[in-house]
Amino acid sequence: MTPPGDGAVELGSLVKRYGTAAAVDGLSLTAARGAVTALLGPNGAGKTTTIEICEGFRRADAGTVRVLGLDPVADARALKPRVGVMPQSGGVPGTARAGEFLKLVASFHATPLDPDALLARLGLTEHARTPFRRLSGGQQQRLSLAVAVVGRPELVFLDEPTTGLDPQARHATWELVEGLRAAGASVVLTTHNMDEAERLADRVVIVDHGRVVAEGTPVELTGAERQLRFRARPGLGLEELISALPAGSAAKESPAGHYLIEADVRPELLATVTAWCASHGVLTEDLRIERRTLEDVFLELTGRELRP
Ligand SMILES: Nc1ncnc2c1ncn2[C@@H]1O[C@H](COP(=O)(O)OP(=O)(O)OP(=O)(O)O)[C@@H](O)[C@H]1O
Repeated sequence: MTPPGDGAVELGSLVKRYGTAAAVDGLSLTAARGAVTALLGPNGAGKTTTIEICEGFRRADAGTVRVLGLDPVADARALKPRVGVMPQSGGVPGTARAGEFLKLVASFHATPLDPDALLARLGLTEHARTPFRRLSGGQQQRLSLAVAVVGRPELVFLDEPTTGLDPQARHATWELVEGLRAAGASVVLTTHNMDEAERLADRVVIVDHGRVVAEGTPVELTGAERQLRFRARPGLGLEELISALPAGSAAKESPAGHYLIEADVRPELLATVTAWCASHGVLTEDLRIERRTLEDVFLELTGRELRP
């Protein structure tokens, strides 16, 4: 737990209304220093609004906001050199050439990263002389990321940094974020990619309807329970299999030929299932023990209905 007053970002009962609708509706969270915090939530949940309040681009209607212990609006000048921002779209003037703009931003900082090395790391060397508006969507995003981190910020806000990126650029982005954390920076990011959150985040905060609905480490959220899955010929007699398993176990076939056993998965359980299959002449394929994924938890908490 981060002691009160010591988080990279501390939000208390934050409210932001657009007209009568509350985009952020009493949201409280702490993003620890030196950690990666991922904000997850369905479309329209209030993630970007929250991040933009932290960045000082929007003012909250109520609640408290502390960023590196300061007020993002009143202390904007003091925060600017310490905080890196990658907005959801752009943030770079359309006519600015990629390399020149990155060097310009680097020149505003006391100990920047080497802009050429950063361009190379993000696969942008060939595009150094290209104006921002002529870059592809993914290239623009990579440049925005470079701009956010070139000043070696203490805290970086990344709003959907990998949406629309190809797998190579996604991995390069993940490595960059891991490098930031290794260097002691704090990172707050939003994402719709649950694998990304599981891989990168020390702490995940799930937001819905402008409020926090769950938070914890990825392992805390997905829980310790495991389940057993296998494929085999359709129509196995599950009643009989269940009767061979410890009380409280459940088994289902869905779709045909795909079996899921929800039970306390211990070595003896695995032995019982495989022995039962062997005694019935059943060859199991793809037998695996798995934990609930973050996506399972996310859908349980926020539902399966599409958001308007
Ligand atoms: N400038 C604005 N004026 C009016 N309503 C807005 C404005 N910006 C956002 N909203 C509304 O506030 C709510 C929260 O939007 P926000 O962009 O913060 O969500 P989000 O969680 O970032 O969503 P997404 O995952 O789609 O990016 C939405 O209902 C949105 O329509």
